[in-house]
Parts: sequence; structure tokens; C-alpha cells
Amino acid sequence: MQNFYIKSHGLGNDYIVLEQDTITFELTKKAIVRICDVHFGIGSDGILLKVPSEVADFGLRILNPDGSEAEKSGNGLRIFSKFLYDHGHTAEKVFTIETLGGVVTAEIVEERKGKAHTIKVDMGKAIFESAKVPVNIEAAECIDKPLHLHDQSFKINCVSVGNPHCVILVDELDEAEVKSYGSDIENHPMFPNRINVQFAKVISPTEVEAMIWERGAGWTLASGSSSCAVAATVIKRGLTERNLTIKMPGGNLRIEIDEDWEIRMTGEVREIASGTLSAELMEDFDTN
Ligand SMILES: N[C@H](CCC[C@H](N)C(=O)O)C(=O)O
Repeated sequence: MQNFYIKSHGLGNDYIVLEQDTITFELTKKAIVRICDVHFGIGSDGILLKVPSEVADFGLRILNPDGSEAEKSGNGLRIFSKFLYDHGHTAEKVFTIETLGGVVTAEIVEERKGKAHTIKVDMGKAIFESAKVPVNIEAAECIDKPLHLHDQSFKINCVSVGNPHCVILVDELDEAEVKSYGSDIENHPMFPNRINVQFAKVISPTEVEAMIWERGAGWTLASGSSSCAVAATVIKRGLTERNLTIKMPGGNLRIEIDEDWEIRMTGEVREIASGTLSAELMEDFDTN
């Protein structure tokens, strides 16, 4: 069906799924920004576009609400996996998905008809090498290094899970602090591709609490790749075990990271709505 979409969320981090071969318009920056706008569009933390793949069972492009493209999205991959399974693109419960940040394996762990499913995604490796995050710093790894803003400094830990992350460990989480400094950190010149930002507080050897400022999206209620980055950081710093619960305002994700820094993420996904985009929304979009 032309311009069919679904909207789903992973712990309150919501996405709209579209299919390259059914949309009748160019998914330009203008179209992405409009569709993701809560007033002039459907409203979403991003768009997941189903595309062909030569190297995996499925291909996925991840678009942020500002029109930028991301290499990886943990909640996005779980939402896309549930969409593929629930909407007849596969009868398999384990399949591969190609993203800009590499090929991942997804598994429908628990299917509950007409309810949320639990999805597991092997998210690839955590990479700390500064040049591969990337972060412009002399040191080989950006672990517990200073980042200076005009009126504040932070100690940062940078890691890539396909997309770039800047993790700041704090004794107390403060939503106002995240919203006040998130954008300045996201856009700091140290980060050539900008960066996702997390403030995180270790609760116990198996629990970490985090708040998220996403590259290209801003404050979100949860983030899968951010959870992976936070887990990799606290494990790297020797602060926790390797099997963790990351607690965010929108809910919790299970993250396991093995000795080779391979990351497994498990969590719920719930579909919100489905339908077709109206012609009036797309009136001034570039047509295919
Ligand atoms: N905004 C992120 C992508 C989405 C990440 C988040 N929604 C997740 O679940 O991982 C970026 O530009 O890297």
C-alpha cells in the first residue's frame, strides 16, 4: 500500500517506519522534518526507512528528526525488527539487518500477539579508539578527559557503537542540566560528526541510570545505542559487571557486553498506530 506507515516506540523513544518501495515521494530533509514534527506531521524521534540490502536479510536507513542520518539506533532496530515480523516481511524470528554502522542480528525473543514483543539485537562492538568514535583528542582513547564549555567543564568518555557517544558519569542526574548542556556538547568542535550525549549514574554493580540527549533529536525518553554506550563506559571504567540494566525515563533495557566488547541489547517494543500518509501532508514534497 502506497505511503503505508507504522508508528512504534521502544521505551518511549518513538519512530515512524516507511518503506522505500512504497513511498511516492523523495525522503528529503524537508519531508523528514515535516513528518517528524508533532504539529505539522505525525511527530516522531525519527524515521526508519526499509531499503534493499545486498549483504543482509534487510536494509535500514535511520533518519533523525533534523534530517541527519544515523549509523545505528538500538530502539530503531528493535522497532524495525518487530515491524518486519508483524507485517509479513519475514516469518523468521532471527534475521540480519544492514545499517550504515554495520550488519546486526535481531531476534524476536518473546512474541505476545497484540501486545509488546521483546526483541534482542546484537549491536556490534563498542569501539573506544578516539579516531573511530570520532573525537578530536591526542589520547588514543577519550576516557575521563575534560570537555570545556563557556561556563562549565565535564569529564567525558567517548565510545562508538556504530554511532558516536559522549558519556558523562555523575553522582546525581538532573534533567535540567542535560537539557541545558546537551546541545552544546552534541555540537562541540571536538566531535567532527557531532555526538549523542548521556549523563549516567551508577546505582549498583548491575544497574545504571541514564538521561539522554540525542544527536539530531535532542532530549529523548530512552535510547538503545546510548544504553550500549553507557554500559560499555561503566564496564571499561571497572564500575559494574558486564550484564546490566540501564534505567532511563522511558524504561529499562538489558545490555550484556562480552570480553570482546560485543554488545547484546534486549528490550520491549510496542506498536502505536498504522495507516497511510495523507496527500495534504505530502502536497509540496518532491515526488519520486
Ligand atoms: N540520534 C542517534 C540515532 C538514534 C539513537 C537512539 N534513538 C537509539 O535508540 O539508539 C544518532 O544520530 O546517532
